[in-house]
Amino acid sequence: MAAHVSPPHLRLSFDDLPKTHVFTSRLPPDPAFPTPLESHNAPRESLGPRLVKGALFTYVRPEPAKEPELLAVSQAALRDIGLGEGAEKTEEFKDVVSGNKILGWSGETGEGIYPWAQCYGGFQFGSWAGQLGDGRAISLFEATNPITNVRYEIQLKGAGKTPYSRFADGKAVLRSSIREFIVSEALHALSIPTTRALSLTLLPHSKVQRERLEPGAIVTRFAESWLRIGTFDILRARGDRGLIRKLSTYVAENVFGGWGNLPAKLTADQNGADDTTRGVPERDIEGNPGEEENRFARLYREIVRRNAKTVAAWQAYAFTNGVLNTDNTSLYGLSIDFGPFAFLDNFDPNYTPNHDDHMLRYSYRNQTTIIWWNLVRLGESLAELFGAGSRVDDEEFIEKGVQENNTDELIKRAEGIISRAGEEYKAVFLAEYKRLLTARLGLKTQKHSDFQQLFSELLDTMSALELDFHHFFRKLSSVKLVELESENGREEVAGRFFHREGPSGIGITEKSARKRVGDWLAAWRARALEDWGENKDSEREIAMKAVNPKFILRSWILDELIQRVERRGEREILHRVLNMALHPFNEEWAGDREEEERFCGDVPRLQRAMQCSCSS
Ligand SMILES: Nc1ncnc2c1ncn2[C@@H]1O[C@H](COP(=O)(O)OP(=O)(O)OP(=O)(O)O)[C@@H](O)[C@H]1O
Repeated sequence: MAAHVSPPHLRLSFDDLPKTHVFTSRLPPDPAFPTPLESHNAPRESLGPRLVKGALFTYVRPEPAKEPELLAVSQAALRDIGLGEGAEKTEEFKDVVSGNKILGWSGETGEGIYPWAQCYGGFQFGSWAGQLGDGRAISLFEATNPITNVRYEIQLKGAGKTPYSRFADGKAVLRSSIREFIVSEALHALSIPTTRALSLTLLPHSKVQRERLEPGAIVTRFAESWLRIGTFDILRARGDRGLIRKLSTYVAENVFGGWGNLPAKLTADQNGADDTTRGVPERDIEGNPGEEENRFARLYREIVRRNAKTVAAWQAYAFTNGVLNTDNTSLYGLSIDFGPFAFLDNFDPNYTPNHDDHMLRYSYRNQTTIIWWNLVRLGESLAELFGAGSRVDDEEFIEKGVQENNTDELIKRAEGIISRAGEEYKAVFLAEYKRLLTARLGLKTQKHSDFQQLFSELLDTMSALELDFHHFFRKLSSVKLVELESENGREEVAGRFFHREGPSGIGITEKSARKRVGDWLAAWRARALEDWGENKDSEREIAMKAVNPKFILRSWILDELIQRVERRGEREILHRVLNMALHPFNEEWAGDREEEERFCGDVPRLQRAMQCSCSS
């Protein structure tokens, strides 16, 4: 068999990729270790937990790992970073992803790219938690894919203590690492913005104490940016105005590619959902007196818009993060930090995967509201900058900030910007949510009545009848419209959406359930006919199956996977599940057919809506 050769434009080694460290060269380092050499020459113990002020990161190297075992690599991730198939087979790759090799730095000259951990804070469950930071994550370098030109920050999670480890050990257990590794790639395959995972490495000599003694592991992950709302929170809590300005400028210029890429102020008749105009020159002030928006307002609105789209995708694919603290809310609008996350099984809006979230703060239903709550915290951090309006670049303002004689005006302007951003958040969320649900229902157009008659009614029905959310959409894809012509036909088809044991739910009988789903199918059929016309079932099925996954990375599958890898020493199963997660719309995967059907079939009754703790 011919060996698989990577296309020439993909590189076979990290060393061949264009690498940078823009983050560390643009933002201030921990004053205790201002250069890589000073950090490198310090005993590793001296890089332990403490408060780090006036800085956004500390240079810190990963702890060496003894006999690491590379368990899995995502080929999609490899490609997206700019590496070709086979790159993962080298010793260099294994050394880098296990933290044993620092690429691009010379210990002799002290020049080059040295690893770092970020400083951030956060509001956790609604309360200020103080300094957090990368307590077990260490970034290695930024690599730019030579074809797409997308730059990613490559990071290890579980590679040892940093100044931000607080009372913890800097490690990650295999269980949570498997979960993060696969879900990152699963979300990406569903086109949900997310941080990504390149590889999973087992540390056979690392035993980590959690609820029990567990094996340690490292996930090598990457993202366009690892900055979080919590990064601004800590600066605001410390009153560090200078750094807030510097970080904002960094985000606009180096994360979003320039001030000109940010959204222009909305006109009065725009509802905010349409893609806004961009390209406003950096120093331009937009809007009438009192409502002036400077470049920092545009930056805020960009972050708001990105997060609105991401939450919309979570809601449309029934994904729950489980711990939406501000340190887990990305400035780039990515899904980030995968602790007790889950995809819903049955549609239950009150579901939270987080065993410890008794108030349901982070339940599925609350995600949209909570992300807005987090974005208001960000608004408060940026308020002085966007509240200053046209004075934002005056020397006096830069030096002294708000003065008594202009406080009221500044606050009023800032409040107006946050409030309008809230409207924009709602509009962008709704537009994206409707777009996704419209596609999932196989419709080509949107009608005003769809929201109530199709979306809401479907979700209410699923919830009342305790139907499986994901199976509903996939199964709907292959329903033929002719099957739905008569009431009898519709009630017959309705049975396909029930669990094996039949419909459940308070006060529900088999008959009432069939009637309710049948009625919904009648409304859906009418809309599908309107959009497609007669005899277009096959085309509609193809379109629907391209957006309605057959495979969803459910909690029970992850549990089985973890058991088999950790307890039974299996390895191949990891590759099979990863492959399914990377190609969720396939009909089959050329793996173990029986296993595939089991993973895609009815969720075992006692394993639905599982929860897990935050321990990781
Ligand atoms: N075992 C650990 N050792 C050191 N710090 C930890 C550990 N577990 C969590 N932390 C830190 O506690 C804070 C909150 O933890 P959380 O579980 O939300 O994040 P995480 O999963 O470690 O990180 P990330 O958000 O980067 O995925 C973070 O600052 C994190 O770095």
